[in-house]
Amino acid sequence: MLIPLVQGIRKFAMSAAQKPQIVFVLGAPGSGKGTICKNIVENYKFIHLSAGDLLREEQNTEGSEHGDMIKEYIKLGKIVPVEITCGLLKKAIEKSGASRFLVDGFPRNQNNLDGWEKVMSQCVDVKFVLFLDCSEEVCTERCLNRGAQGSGRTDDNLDSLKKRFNTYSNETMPIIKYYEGKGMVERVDSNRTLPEIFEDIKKIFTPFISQS
Ligand SMILES: Nc1ncnc2c1ncn2[C@@H]1O[C@H](COP(=O)(O)OP(=O)(O)O)[C@@H](O)[C@H]1O
Ligand SMILES: O=c1ccn([C@@H]2O[C@H](COP(=O)(O)OP(=O)(O)O)[C@@H](O)[C@H]2O)c(=O)[nH]1
Ligand SMILES: [Mg+2]
Repeated sequence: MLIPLVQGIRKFAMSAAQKPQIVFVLGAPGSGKGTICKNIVENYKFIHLSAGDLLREEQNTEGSEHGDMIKEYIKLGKIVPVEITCGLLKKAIEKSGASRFLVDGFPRNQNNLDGWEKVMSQCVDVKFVLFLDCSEEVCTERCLNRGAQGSGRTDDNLDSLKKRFNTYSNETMPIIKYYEGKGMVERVDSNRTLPEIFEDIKKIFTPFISQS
């Protein structure tokens, strides 16, 4: 009787250890989420999943039933219903089969958080939230520059940016606060230069990787 029990425990322990680890990366539009995720991926074994990129890809997929809706939401800086975004993230996580993911730009509101917890909480392990804290002035300038440099995005203009910042303050900040209350937020001042930010990133990710 003892052997099957030990085997059972071992099997359980293994499956818990094998759950993919998730780090959410949040911050205002232009705070540097995509840029910093790229840097992390170059230095640590993570897969970068940008919720915004996945939505833009879906929007451009011929025959997608959600394409028009996503287009409209992005231009207005509104948050797409979680069923769509979480579905895309889940598919990408499962397809990749990797063990660590940076989920960039999600969860952005309560609907995102509720939907994620309902579908994902059993099968992944959210480790912490990397919060890139950056002023609205700096972020606006960076997004306008990104637009001027040919990002091709429909939302890198002043009109959409105002709406995106509203959404960020009213809907995303409460999610960051929620995780802060759980002691799960690593805050980095991303107003600074990239080398300065990367120094802080190293201080967060090197111990995390060696402990996990
Ligand atoms: N620390 C930084 N200093 C200067 N420019 C930056 C910095 N971080 C990002 N950028 C630039 O600002 C723009 C927005 O960065 P991005 O990583 O796309 O932010 P987000 O994904 O948060 O919108 C990009 O053009 C990027 O090259
Ligand atoms: O989980 C998400 C992520 C993005 N978006 C939409 O996609 C836009 C662009 O998001 P992205 O993260 O690419 O912008 P960034 O903050 O990186 O500039 C947002 O304003 C939203 O309209 C969304 O609805 N849900
Ligand atoms: Mg981005």
